[in-house]
Amino acid sequence: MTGELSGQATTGELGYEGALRPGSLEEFVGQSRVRQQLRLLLDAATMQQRTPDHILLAGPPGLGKTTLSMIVAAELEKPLHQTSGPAIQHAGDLAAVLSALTPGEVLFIDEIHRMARSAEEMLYLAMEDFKIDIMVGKGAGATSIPLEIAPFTLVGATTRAGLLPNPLRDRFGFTAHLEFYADDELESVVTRAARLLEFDIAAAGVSEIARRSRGTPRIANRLLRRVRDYSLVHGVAGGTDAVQAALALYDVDAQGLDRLDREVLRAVVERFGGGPVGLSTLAVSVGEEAETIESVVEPFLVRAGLLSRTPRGRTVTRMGWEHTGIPMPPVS
Ligand SMILES: Nc1ncnc2c1ncn2[C@@H]1O[C@H](COP(=O)(O)OP(=O)(O)OP(=O)(O)O)[C@@H](O)[C@H]1O
Repeated sequence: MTGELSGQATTGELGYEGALRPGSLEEFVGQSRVRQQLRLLLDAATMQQRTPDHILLAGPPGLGKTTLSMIVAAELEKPLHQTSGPAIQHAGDLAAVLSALTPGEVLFIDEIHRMARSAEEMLYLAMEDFKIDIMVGKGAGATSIPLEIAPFTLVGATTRAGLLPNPLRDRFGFTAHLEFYADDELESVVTRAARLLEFDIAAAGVSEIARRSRGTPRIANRLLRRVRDYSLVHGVAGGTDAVQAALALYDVDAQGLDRLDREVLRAVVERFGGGPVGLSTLAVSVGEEAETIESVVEPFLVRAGLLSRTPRGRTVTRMGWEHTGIPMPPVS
């Protein structure tokens, strides 16, 4: 997604994100069920002085998967090694990471569904027996040398749990499904971030940002920073006026839809009569990656009741038509 206000991280913002990340399960807002589940898993492991089971975090971008992996390491008082599926192109890349782990270390693999197949197989053995097989030589003379590695906890994150092969999914002792945040939870995220940024914002401004954040803390924090910029540059207070003006400038509408969300809705309505239309056709027509549409745009539009997914493709709902302002043709 190209939009500055999308759920995806951009490198330039990571410094800010780091500063706003909650450092413990208690500070982490919302997702109360996941927090309780994680608390139990970590406490039991600590009581038995063993590494906890491997953890899979599934859900759309920006809901706190990276943050939770950091919290897991902090709670266990162990170091965290971070990598991502696309960085693991060969089994050798993974072998290098696994063989350098220290006892009890937490290994975070973001976008784990994008890891190379050959590495996945190495990971199965590592997760189960804390061993890897290193292949030496090629062809008929190739042999595999078993290597013990330190016990570790894998925290995998994915926006597409359905894409993980079953043998990999089955090796996680716990899968946390992160849900979009409710408005009141996002209000807590924004209030906390405003305090850390030392930005004085009125309660009405906080609610307005929360309502327009697509249920996503990363977006809430990003909108807050744009509103803070606006209020600083224009010398106005952080109230609803500043929120409305700043978000209009960045193309975020009253329901929190950004440019790409609106383009997707309009494309289905204008070019495909409201649908159904297949994912790849839709992606081509708006010039975006199918994966971005599927993992970033769609979950939000479906949750907002503007789009529905049917076996035959994506269809814009009545509310979705209303949002585009184009009259819905009568159903024949
Ligand atoms: N529950 C939460 N409470 C407070 N802040 C949160 C929470 N979840 C996320 N955040 C904030 O949102 C930002 C994004 O979170 P994070 O990077 O963990 O998301 P993510 O799900 O890992 O996304 P991605 O998978 O795209 O990396 C962080 O800066 C963090 O401060």
